[in-house]
Amino acid sequence: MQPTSLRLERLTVGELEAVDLSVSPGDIVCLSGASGSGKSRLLRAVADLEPHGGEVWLAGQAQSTIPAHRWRRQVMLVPAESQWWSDRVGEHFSDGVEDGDLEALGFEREVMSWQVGRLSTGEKQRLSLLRAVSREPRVLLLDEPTANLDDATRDRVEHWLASRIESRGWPTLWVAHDRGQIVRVADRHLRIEGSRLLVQEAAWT
Ligand SMILES: Nc1ncnc2c1ncn2[C@@H]1O[C@H](COP(=O)(O)OP(=O)(O)OP(=O)(O)O)[C@@H](O)[C@H]1O
Repeated sequence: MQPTSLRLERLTVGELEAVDLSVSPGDIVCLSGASGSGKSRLLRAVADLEPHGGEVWLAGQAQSTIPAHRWRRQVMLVPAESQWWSDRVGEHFSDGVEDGDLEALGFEREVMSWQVGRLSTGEKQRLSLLRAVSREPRVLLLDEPTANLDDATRDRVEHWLASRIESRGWPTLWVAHDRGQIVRVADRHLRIEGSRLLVQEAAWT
């Protein structure tokens, strides 16, 4: 599928002033801000999971003209806390999964037969990223995707994500607190301060 841009037009949610933002194919825009500043709500509005004002565009498609479930299939949110609805891991991967991706994230294929209940928090986080990516969306919205991982695993997941985003050309919004991570992955860095979304001059500021 042809890579496309994501555009937020006068988007309002919660206390946040209207946001205008374009994200080009393959670009990673990091969002930071204090706890409770509205980062997750902004992602949820872009995914059409929360009432909001304004419009979101994916190429020529307006969010308001598309049924929410179809929009979310293309504009894929990976929340900070993953959701699981069946007993076994493999039942959540109806689109299949590549051995190379499992290996890159530190798993063997056997993980597909595991009970979800035995997964650690970090395993859940890595598998929920893999599940989202395996569905081949057109846009990724990542809410603190490496928050529960040790440094070595974080580096591995970060590298895997960034190269997949680049190769597929997915415009990506990535909520991050870690300055080092923002420096490593961001093409742009926006920070929520009060009710405003401010552009940080350099990705590392
Ligand atoms: N549906 C809702 N209606 C009203 N207020 C909400 C709703 N959902 C969240 N909030 C509030 O909006 C604010 C922003 O929440 P949000 O989850 O976006 O914060 P955040 O920046 O992601 O924080 P954190 O870094 O702690 O995850 C919080 O004060 C939260 O309590």
